[in-house]
Order: sequence, then C-alpha cells, then structure tokens
Amino acid sequence: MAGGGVEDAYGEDRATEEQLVTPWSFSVASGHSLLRDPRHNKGLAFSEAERDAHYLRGLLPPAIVSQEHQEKKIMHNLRQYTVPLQRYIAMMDLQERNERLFYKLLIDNVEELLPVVYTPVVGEACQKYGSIYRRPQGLYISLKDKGKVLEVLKNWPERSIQVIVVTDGERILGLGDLGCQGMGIPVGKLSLYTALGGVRPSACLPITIDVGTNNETLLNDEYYIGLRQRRATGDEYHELLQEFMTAVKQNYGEKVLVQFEDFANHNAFDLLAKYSKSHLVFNDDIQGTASVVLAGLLAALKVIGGGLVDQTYLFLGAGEAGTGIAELIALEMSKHTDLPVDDCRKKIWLVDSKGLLVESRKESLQHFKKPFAHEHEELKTLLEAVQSIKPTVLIGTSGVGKTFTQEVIEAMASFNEKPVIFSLSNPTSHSECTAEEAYTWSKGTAVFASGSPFDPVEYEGKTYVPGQSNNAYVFPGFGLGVVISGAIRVHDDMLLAASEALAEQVTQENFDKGLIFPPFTNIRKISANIAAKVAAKAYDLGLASRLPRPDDLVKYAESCMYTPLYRSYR
Ligand SMILES: O=C([O-])CC(=O)C(=O)O
Ligand SMILES: [Mg+2]
Repeated sequence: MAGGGVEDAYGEDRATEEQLVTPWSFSVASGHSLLRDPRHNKGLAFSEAERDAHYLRGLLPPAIVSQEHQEKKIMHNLRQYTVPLQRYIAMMDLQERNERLFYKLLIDNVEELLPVVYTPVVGEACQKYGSIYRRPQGLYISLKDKGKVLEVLKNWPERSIQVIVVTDGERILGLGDLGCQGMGIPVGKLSLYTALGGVRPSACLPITIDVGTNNETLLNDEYYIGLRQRRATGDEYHELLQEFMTAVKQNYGEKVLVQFEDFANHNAFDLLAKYSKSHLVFNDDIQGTASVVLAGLLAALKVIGGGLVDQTYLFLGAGEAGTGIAELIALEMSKHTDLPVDDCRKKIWLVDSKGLLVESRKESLQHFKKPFAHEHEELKTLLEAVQSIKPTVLIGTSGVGKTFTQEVIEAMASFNEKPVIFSLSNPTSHSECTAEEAYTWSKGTAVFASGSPFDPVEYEGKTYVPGQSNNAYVFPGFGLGVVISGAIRVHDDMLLAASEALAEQVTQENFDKGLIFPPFTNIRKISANIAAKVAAKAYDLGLASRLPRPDDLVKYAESCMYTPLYRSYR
C-alpha cells in the first residue's frame, strides 16, 4: 500500500521499489482452457456461434443443451447415489468444473442439496477430507508460512474479496478437532454465502489456518493433509493469527468481512473480543447461531404466547453457541423492557459438563460463563436442573448427542403445555435428541427445532414438520447486508435486526404446520430482507460507508445478488 491508500499491485511506485510483486497476467480464455475454467465453462451449453468464436469446434460433441437440461441430468445422477458422501464428492466435482451450474443446482434445489454440501454430510467429508481430496479449495495458511502470510494471500487469484470464512479446525461442528481437514467448513459456508445470500463466488475466500492438530487418529492417518504436529498454542498461535488479521486488512482493506468459524471456545471468544475493535469480524458460532435462535424464539412466542421476558431458559452446553444465544436473548429482552441486561440474564440458566452454573462455582468458571452463574444450590445433571428450574425453553448446544433423554423431555412436557425444545448440536449424530423423540416423548406438544435437518414425523395420525434452527438462515443475508452497505464494523444491534427480519418471514401457513422457521426454499427472498434490515441498521449506526444510502434497501440487496444463469460470450 502506498500513495493515497490505493494498492500498488503492479509495482509502479517508488515507495514499493523494494517490495516483491506477483506478475499476474490475465488473458481471454478460449479452446481447451475455456472448458477447463470452472468460472466460464458451460459444458454442452455453448452455442454454435460461441463454439466458432472460441475455438471449441471438435472439443465438444455436437449436441447443444440448455442449462435447465444440464440441471435435470445432474439432479437425476445425484439421486442415483445412495452413499451421501458420493453426492458430496459429485457436488464438489461440479463446483470445480462448472461453477454456475453448481450454484444453479444449489439455488433451485436448496432443501435437497443443503444437507449434502452442508450439515450433516460436510461433517463426514471433513473427517475423510484427506482420502477424498482431489484439488485444493481455498487457501491454506500454516505455521510454515509465518512471516509470509501476506505473500500467501497474494497467491490467491482473486483481488476483490468481500467475505472470508476462516477456521483453525479445532472444533468442527460437534465433531471436535479435525485440523487442516476442517477446510470443508469454510468452503461449504461460502457456497451458502453465494447460493443463499447472493455474494459473488469470486468475492468469497475460504481459509484454513493450520497450527497442527491434537487428533491422534488424524496424526496417524496416512492420508492426512495437514501439519503432522500437535497444536501450537499461546504466543505462537496468537502471533500467526495477528499476522493473518493484519495481512487481510493490508491486502483487502477495511471492508472485508472475516467470519470466524468452528474455533474452539478458548480461542473463539478471545479472537472475537480482540479483533472486533479493529476489524470487520463476525463469529458465526457465537453470533450467527444466536441471531437464528433468537429469531426462532420470537416466532415460537406466537405459538406458545407471552413475551421473551416471560420465559425461563435452560441451556445444556455453555460454550460459544450457548452463551452467545443467552447473551443475545438478554440483550433483546432488555431492549424491549426497562430491565438492565444483567437482570435479564437471571432468567437464563446454563448447564455445562460439570452441572448447573451457580454462584458457588463462579471462581472456577471461564469468563464467558460467569454472567450466568446465579444463586442456586449445586446440581450435577440436566434432569435435576430441568426439575428444579422448570424452564419453558430448553436449548441444547453441548455438541453431545442423545443428552435430551426421555425423562428430560417428559419432564419438560409435564409442566409446559407447549415446551420449546431446540437440539442444536451438529451434525445429526450429535443432536441432543431426534425430532421423533421430541414429538413422541412430549406427546406431540413440543415446539421443536434442530441444528441439522430432520424429516417430518408422523405421530398419532398427525404430521409434525421440525424447523432447522441453523445459522445458515442468517449469515448469508447478514453478510450481504454488511457488504452492500460497506459496513466497517459489526454491532450487536445488527444481529438483533437480522433476528427480527428472519422472525418476520415466518408466515401463518408455516405456523399452521408447526414451523417456527420459514422453509429454505424462499431463502434468497429471506436473505434480501435480512440484508436490508442489517444494512439499514449499519446506516443508522453510522457504520456504513457506501453512500448515498439507497432508498429501497430490499430492492438494492436483490439487485446486488449473484445470479447463476449462463452469460453469452461475444
Ligand atoms: O455448520 C453448521 O451446521 C452450524 C454451525 O456453525 C456449527 O455447528 O458449528
Ligand atoms: Mg460452525
């Protein structure tokens, strides 16, 4: 960066004489290289004129087919695979071969394909990432790159990046430390940024920071793709992250959104607190999950009656998701009453692996748990806590499956007419209970949602459709709102705006089916509304830099959204 703050990409200024430059050169793709370029390849959809103009004659069979026809064929092929991981691999192959077709499939068949490119199948893909690895996706930054992170960023072929999703792989979904193989998560999240939120694929950058792994199975796996060493911690870890965050701002400027994803608790809270002052950062597991769950609760209130402040909340799991949700509920409650946030926190109870968070345990608790340690006798188990606290809302964020047992759910149903039960841990195998268990054990009274998808359940002749309370409802639209307003910081009020926007999108028809989240089928419209509300809040708070403020933010958001339709080539 030199004169005027504009990057000297070609090395033209005196001030950058000593610096290394990357000799990027771009030319028009044609012939074989056009077919190999996923961003421009259209497969058999190239017209006769395009085949002439771009030296494609003979490189393709004679048939010319439409994008719709290609879509039909690939959906048919995908449905032949019985092993979910095969579908994942087929989708990744498509993304690397024909990007527009990949996104057209994902957008048009979102309910069917979300579980393939996202939770639960992406979890298995990360576990086996080394074995299924074909071509690199995203950018790998490891301890070996210390001192050279800026150079690594400059190797990425795109210059205009708007959203980065970064992980260090230490807590992938509820699956734990998957090291470098966590790359599947930033890749998957960003494909949703594009498909669900409309952020351009070329503006998205998936990054995995490899500081080693403590996963013995991976360290001994002959196909592991990461550094074979135990995790660096302390100064060594923080220096690499500091170098990374600095390089991101140097290379892409102030307005690139950095989404932290699937970091372990001990780093997630600290990184968010540290960098939210100087960078445009967002932690999806803390803030994105919180925003979606709050939206689900606001919608659930229409079913169970009463306000947020009239509920009693109990969480199993006091990590990023649990405390993130709890804080956002307290904040929203406080905004709509005269109560100080600290009083609102008193309505919220959390259970961690050692039992209920209570005053007498406060000294030994991690800082993010302390605000929720209230006066109460010590209780060791969830069941005891449920029986004693008598919550109206039970939320699972523990990462441990099968923990909402029959006794727990029956207890919830014994003192609530309509118990609200969210089992949020991912993937499906780690869900606190299944949809079927929630409906059966509560005798059909539960208002239920889960982090990973479950099919509708038949119970005593009635069909119950569970909602998917997953941060995928919010981060794509939230990111779009940040990007289109040119916001330079994330503020909690922008998260509340996203929750309210999402809750407003639940229709009477959805409620009639027992749904407290709208179906993903309409997600692009939902994202445009979320983006507009988030952008409006950024303007109101003076955080937006894109001026003048557009009059109709929904329309503006829609006009900014990526479309996967093939373009014609001259
Ligand atoms: O990826 C998902 O499905 C939701 C999420 O952020 C997590 O579980 O860490
Ligand atoms: Mg996550």
